[in-house]
Amino acid sequence: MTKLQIAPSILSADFSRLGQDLQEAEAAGASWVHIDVMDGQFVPNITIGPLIVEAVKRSCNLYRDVHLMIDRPERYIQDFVQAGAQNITVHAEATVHLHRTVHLIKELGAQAGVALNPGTSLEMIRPVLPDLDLALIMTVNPGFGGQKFIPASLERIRILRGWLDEVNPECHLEVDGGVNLQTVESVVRSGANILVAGSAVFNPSGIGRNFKALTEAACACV
Ligand SMILES: O=C(CO)[C@@H](O)[C@H](O)COP(=O)(O)O
Ligand SMILES: [Fe+2]
Repeated sequence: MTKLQIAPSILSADFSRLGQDLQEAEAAGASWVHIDVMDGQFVPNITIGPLIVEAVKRSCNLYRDVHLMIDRPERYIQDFVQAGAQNITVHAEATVHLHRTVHLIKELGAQAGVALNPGTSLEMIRPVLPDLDLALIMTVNPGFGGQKFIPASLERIRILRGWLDEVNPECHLEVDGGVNLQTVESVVRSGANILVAGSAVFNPSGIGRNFKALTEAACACV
């Protein structure tokens, strides 16, 4: 199995001290950071753009995993790669030419991911699985942090893990939304290896402490 990682999502971070928060996560052992880009079209919320990706790059050494929740993401991939995105994940629902978009990401030098909303058929991602570095199962409807994990996602993770084992075993299987100490075990047991966590990491209990507790809980069940 590919390496298990908690990827802190900066959506729940304090943007007035983003650099310090990320350094705290890194000191606690994090190696990924998840950056949520929303356009107010594909999802009902607007967040950040390439400038923040560039700021994250300057403030820490975390692997920059950029989740584009934007319509027609092909228009902005070059900007995000130039800003320092190392993985770019696009939504299958947001681009008509998914195969072309995946290959554009790779040609521009980043790793390529594809995400599926909870209501989207898994079949939509199947034709591009051999080309991917990461497949993302959304475990909430995208747009906001702090939502409740959708239990039906577990079966979807299991099925996708089975497909990946056949055609692309090195591909990461990421889950995003509602991952916390109560849900982490079930997503790992179902076959996910990159676990995005926003509100469960960036909260008053302390970033380092939260990160370590989630990592321990995740690793305890493999
Ligand atoms: O992409 C998204 C939300 O659309 C996520 O990456 C959130 O940031 C996850 O937040 P939590 O559910 O972990 O609080
Ligand atoms: Fe995300």
